[in-house]
Amino acid sequence: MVNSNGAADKSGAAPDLAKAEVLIEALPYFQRYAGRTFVVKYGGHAMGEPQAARDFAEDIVLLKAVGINPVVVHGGGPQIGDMLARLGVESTFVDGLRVTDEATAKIAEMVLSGAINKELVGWLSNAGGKAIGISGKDGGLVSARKVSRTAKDPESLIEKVVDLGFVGEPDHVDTSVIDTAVAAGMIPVIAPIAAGKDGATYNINADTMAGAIAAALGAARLFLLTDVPGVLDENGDLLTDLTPADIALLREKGVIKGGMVPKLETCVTAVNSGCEAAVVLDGRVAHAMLLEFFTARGAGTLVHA
Ligand SMILES: Nc1ncnc2c1ncn2[C@@H]1O[C@H](COP(=O)(O)OP(=O)(O)O)[C@@H](O)[C@H]1O
Ligand SMILES: CC(=O)N[C@@H](CCC(=O)OP(=O)(O)O)C(=O)O
Repeated sequence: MVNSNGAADKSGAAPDLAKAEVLIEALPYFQRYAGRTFVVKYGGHAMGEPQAARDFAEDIVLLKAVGINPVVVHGGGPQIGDMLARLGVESTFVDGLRVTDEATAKIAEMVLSGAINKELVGWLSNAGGKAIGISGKDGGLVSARKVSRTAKDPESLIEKVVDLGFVGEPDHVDTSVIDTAVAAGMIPVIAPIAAGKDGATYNINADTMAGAIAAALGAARLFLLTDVPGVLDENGDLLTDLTPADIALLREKGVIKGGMVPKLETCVTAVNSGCEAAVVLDGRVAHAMLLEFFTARGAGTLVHA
């Protein structure tokens, strides 16, 4: 039998009502969020398998097809690490941030703005989307300021300022380049690199970049796709629901470490600046984002004010 959409069903099976029910379950969400912006951060750890990248691209293109405006911000920490290792350069991290000298900043830009950004644009095009790859430098999207951190000296236990080099954070976001791309039906794909007022290239943690862009766009949702099921407690169990106060407590107890630190800082900033909710999700799970958003069951860790 041939459908009116031109698809041929050769299975002879009875009509599958469950498929229609899934679409109807999603209808109120399509209606409520049409025209709103979702910022989706795709982490370097979630990118591993080509099938995961294909599923991710399909999810993004589906959001666009139902009238939601997805804006993708990507990471690539492990991929930068691989390139640095091939070039014999060592990396150290402070609170999940890569200490970045001038050479490392150049390599980070090459990997993020070059290789990964264009690969993602390719996956989105293959899924039928019209994607445009940019970094914070393009169209004056983000201007960066240098990040400074303090850490306890292990011997004296005195808090000292640590120089992270060319690690930046967004100082100012001008969304006009995103607005122009979205108005032209495109999906912006953003690499976390930006120039400072001093003209230098800054390496920005991708979660931080995504949070700043979500706040500037007044996004309805921020999704952070990573390689764990969500935020885990001290026993490794999933925490499904967190407020900024819960997060402060978990950080004090040392339950949140490494890459999860900037991720949750970002979630808190996003919900405190008007984003309805931020979600930390397992990007390795097929169609994780669609399952989280369009079904009543949810997945990952929801952060809300
Ligand atoms: N409480 C926690 N729950 C889950 N993951 C945690 C927690 N604390 C630290 N992590 C670490 O955070 C990592 C995710 O951050 P990161 O490695 O930067 O991923 P991405 O590349 O996706 O941004 C996890 O793989 C895990 O090792
Ligand atoms: C300053 C800083 O740490 N920048 C990150 C940028 C990439 C990133 O954040 O990638 P993930 O999201 O995959 O971790 C880095 O150099 O690894």
